[in-house]
Amino acid sequence: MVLGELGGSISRALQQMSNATIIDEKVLNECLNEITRALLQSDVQFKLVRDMQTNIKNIINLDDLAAGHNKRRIIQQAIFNELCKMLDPGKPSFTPKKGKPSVIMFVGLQGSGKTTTCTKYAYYHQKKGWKPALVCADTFRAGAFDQLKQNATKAKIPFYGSYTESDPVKIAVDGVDTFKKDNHDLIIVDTSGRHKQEASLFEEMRQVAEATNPDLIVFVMDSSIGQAAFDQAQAFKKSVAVGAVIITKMDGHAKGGGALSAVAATKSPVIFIGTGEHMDEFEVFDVKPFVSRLLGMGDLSGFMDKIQEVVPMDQQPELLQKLSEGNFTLRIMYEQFQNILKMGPIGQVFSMLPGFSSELMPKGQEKESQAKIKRYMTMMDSMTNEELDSSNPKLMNESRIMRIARGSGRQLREVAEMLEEYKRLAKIWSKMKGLKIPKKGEMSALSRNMNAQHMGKVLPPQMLKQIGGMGGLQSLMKQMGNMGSAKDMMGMFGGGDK
Ligand SMILES: Nc1nc2c(ncn2[C@@H]2O[C@H](COP(=O)(O)OP(=O)(O)OP(=O)(O)O)[C@@H](O)[C@H]2O)c(=O)[nH]1
Repeated sequence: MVLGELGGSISRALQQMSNATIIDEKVLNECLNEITRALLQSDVQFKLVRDMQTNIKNIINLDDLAAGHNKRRIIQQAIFNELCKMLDPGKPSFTPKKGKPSVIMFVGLQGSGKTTTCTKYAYYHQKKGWKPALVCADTFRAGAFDQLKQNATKAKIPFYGSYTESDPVKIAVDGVDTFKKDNHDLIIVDTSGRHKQEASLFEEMRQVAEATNPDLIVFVMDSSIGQAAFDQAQAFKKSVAVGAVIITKMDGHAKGGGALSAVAATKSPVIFIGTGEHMDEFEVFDVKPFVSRLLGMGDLSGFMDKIQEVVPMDQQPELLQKLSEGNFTLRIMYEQFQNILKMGPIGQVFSMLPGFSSELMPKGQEKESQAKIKRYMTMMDSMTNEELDSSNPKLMNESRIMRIARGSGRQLREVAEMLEEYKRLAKIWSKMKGLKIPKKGEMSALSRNMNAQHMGKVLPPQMLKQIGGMGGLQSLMKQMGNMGSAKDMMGMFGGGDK
């Protein structure tokens, strides 16, 4: 069962339970059985699921829940807590520090996505101002070095490897030494993967670990491996000191349950997930937002981050304010559509909200989705200000719909479809009501950071270097804090934001 379906099944089980007039032992058991089935189908290990069920039953004492208590919420919260507990081993992984050399070794089975993930990890940190470097200690698979070289070159990340040396330990040690001398602060060692858990693979891995003494060993696991996840992760943990997990291929037909199992087996947190083949399809993994999404509760923290990334900065405070008021008007929808068309990746933003992207922008149908959005916008162009600014769906009566259809040269049913879409989105956005928005001062500090990040991307590299890199740019902008907007500053630097 893929992740989205798992979330759907769990939400449905909870919904069915709350539809029952009285929530008694039998109803609760049915609900838990349904959730158990869904988790098992998502490849969460049997023992973990059973333990979770027992824990929840121990926590929830239905007799103690006086009438008037929202039982569904209490049960949902208990499930949420248990799933978070499964994914949170209780201690964070080693966190490398910028400017201080750290060696990170990647291990995993062949084809798990290790080499790709090494580059993604390096690229992610490089964008944040680190000086990463890649070492290819995979001498087993012909072509592994070429693959790493190609990825690294594309991302402009220094790499080390050899076509002639056959001893992975020697390559790893030489590579790490070279990059330490060159003051790289993140030295990433890619190791060999094999078809299955062979003794020789583990022995080689142990030797590389012993010789390079990594600060962190990351276990890379393909999310689609199914029930084997637990045993596989445990086998790696037994051989080397795995300290963190990265789950790959969470796009497509990912079975998210493996992630839960891998954490339990390695007692290490998932730190990132891979969501595609491209370099930037890589996300920091946070337990609570992940579980929220799984339970269909929406991921507010992730949503806020994405808003900051994607929505133009000058529109952020206003958008957040509107969100917190719970008023989703057609004009907001129009403005967000404009952002979608301008910025592209908004599908990611909206996927933070349950049910949003899959319906409006199904994966793989981006072109069709864009055309649909453009069509919706043409129809909205024929609306009056009153219509655009109202959040009352009843305002849109038949004669207004007919007028909009005529004005935009579209069919009545198309206008109706657009309004349905609006209603659906409005319902989801209404969940944002009461959202805590950053205070004014906090927002401008946030904006300064955003400005620096944004400007870091658009400034010519030479100029950025002269200012002292991202750090220098940030402090410069802090000093200039009150001078004006990003646009004014761009003007000063001779650049422009269109
Ligand atoms: N869809 C998707 N594909 C991925 C992801 N990560 C890696 N891949 C693909 O998975 C395949 C295997 O990835 P590699 O990086 O070569 O795997 P590896 O574990 O290094 O393999 P060995 O070096 O043989 O051990 C490649 O086609 C990658 O593009 C991901 O997050 N999503």
